[in-house]
Amino acid sequence: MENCESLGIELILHEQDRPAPSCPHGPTLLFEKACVGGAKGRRFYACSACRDRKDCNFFQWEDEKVSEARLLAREQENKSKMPTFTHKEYCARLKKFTSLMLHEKMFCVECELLLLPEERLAHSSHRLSEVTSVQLRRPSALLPPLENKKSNAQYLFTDRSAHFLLETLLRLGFTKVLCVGTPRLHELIMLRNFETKEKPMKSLLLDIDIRYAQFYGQREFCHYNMFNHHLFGAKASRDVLQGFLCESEGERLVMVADPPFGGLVKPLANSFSLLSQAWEAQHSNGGSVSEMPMIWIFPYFFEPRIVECLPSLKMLDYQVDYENHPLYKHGKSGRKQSPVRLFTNICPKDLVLPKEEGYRFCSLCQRYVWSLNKHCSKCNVCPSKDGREWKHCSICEKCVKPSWKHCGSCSRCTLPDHPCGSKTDQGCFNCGSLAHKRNSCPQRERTKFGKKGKTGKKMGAVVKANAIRKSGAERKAKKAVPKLQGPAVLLQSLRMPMCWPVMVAVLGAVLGACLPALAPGCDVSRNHICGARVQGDIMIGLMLPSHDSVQNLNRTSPERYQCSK
Ligand SMILES: C[S@@+](CC[C@H](N)C(=O)[O-])C[C@H]1O[C@@H](n2cnc3c(N)ncnc32)[C@H](O)[C@@H]1O
Ligand SMILES: [Zn+2]
Ligand SMILES: [Zn+2]
Ligand SMILES: [Zn+2]
Ligand SMILES: [Zn+2]
Ligand SMILES: [Zn+2]
Ligand SMILES: [Zn+2]
Repeated sequence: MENCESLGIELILHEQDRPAPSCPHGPTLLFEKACVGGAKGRRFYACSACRDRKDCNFFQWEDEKVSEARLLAREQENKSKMPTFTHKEYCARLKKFTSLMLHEKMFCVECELLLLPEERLAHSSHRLSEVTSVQLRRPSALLPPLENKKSNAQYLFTDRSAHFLLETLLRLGFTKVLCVGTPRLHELIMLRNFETKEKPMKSLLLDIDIRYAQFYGQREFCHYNMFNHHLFGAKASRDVLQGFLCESEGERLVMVADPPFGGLVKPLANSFSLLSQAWEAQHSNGGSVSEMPMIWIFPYFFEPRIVECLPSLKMLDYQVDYENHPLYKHGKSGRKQSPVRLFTNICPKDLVLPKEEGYRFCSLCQRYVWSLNKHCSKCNVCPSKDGREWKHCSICEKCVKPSWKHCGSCSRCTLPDHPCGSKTDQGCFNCGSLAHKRNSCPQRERTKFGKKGKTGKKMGAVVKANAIRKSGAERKAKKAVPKLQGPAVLLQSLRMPMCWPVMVAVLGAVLGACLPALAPGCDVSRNHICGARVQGDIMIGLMLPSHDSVQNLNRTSPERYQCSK
């Protein structure tokens, strides 16, 4: 352990021999310091949902002996963080609330609570607003979006994206939607059921935002953490979810998930895989069972990681945009386009993207693509990922971003102002061997979630290694960063990727934009930790103030967010 040259932190799944300790957000996740060459680092538990110590500071070494007193204190702390009301109580309140006269229906803006008449006095110094029955059906418009940029910033779909999703699901014949972190889609489905005479669509919202429990019944909302697949409502919630996953005659279910963008791919993939397995368990009747249809909404530069974890998912060109995000907009040009895409196991040719918005069908790729995504006859794909028109390099024999140029010294396409001649692209990032690349490293186990193999063990559930050699430039830059010690450094490195939104927000404030921005041209953000490497999901290495200070670390690898400037 002493000799571990740490390369970052990685998440360990399915390897624990005892249950993980819990924080107020349910079972914690187990992480391990990754060392050069795959040596074992010390493992520790940390919160699955919060990336800011201020929100949840849970930390425990895996091998730590925890005193009775600390366990008791932890239990009390977890209890004290429980919601004021149970979902059952919220439902009883909603029943009373709906029977009130219009002028009695009040919402406390400060407490974000639907008030009963007897509670008015206690909130008399708070800002109250009347709630119409229309507003009661549109909680996402009544509740201010959560703004904790590190944990659960709520970016709500524009009408364009929400309606596209709903209409697509209807066209595909789905009758039940499991809405994971998609309150606005859930709301739209419920509104459609109320407003039209069409056959109703069933919808169940799973979200960590307990405020929604005030508006929905127990069969419509479950308090859920998608990073550890934890249902807060215990058995009653499990029964609701189990029942929802069961399709009766003529019913077809689909899951639509829109996790917070800073979230780790691996635990999300694990939760979605577990949901799919629960769905499959309801449908296996001896024959072959297909996977649960799903749409996972996430930025395009996570594609390699998502596909590594869930190989059946394909990325579509559709650009998802958000009402309360000034930069995640559709139809703008260049870097202003939204980087958020749909990843799905539904056959891409069945997902018709709107022609009037500039999408077209590529008969060679058998999928709908964005207008600037031109088919390359040499690669035989429509290659663009970021919405810009890519160009073919006949030396690299692949299509590359428009801003890249082929460099003879480096024998690859890269940015014109790259550190020419650096040998960072050679060899394996896991073990350091020059004989192979990381993908074929014998020391590396793969991340893949799926059905149980013959042995009963989940296929590739344990993901190890992905350890990465550091380049000289990174080592040098790291020296400039002050060293943290112990748990602080572990939590710090664990949270690094999630710090981007905050860093970007600071920049955004300066630029007059207050929300995080991921510019498609630059795969991470305008002010991302440029050049830092990502081990699996975890950003490792160094923190650099901005893009412009590091122009030399744009070499691509599956672990590194590409930055094309
Ligand atoms: C990017 S927003 C997506 C909202 C969606 N675009 C919509 O309009 O319906 C992320 C959603 O995930 C929820 N969320 C954040 N962290 C979560 C967690 N750990 N478990 C479950 N839901 C979470 C948030 O409350 C929010 O509703
Ligand atoms: Zn926590
Ligand atoms: Zn109040
Ligand atoms: Zn094509
Ligand atoms: Zn090409
Ligand atoms: Zn080239
Ligand atoms: Zn070069």
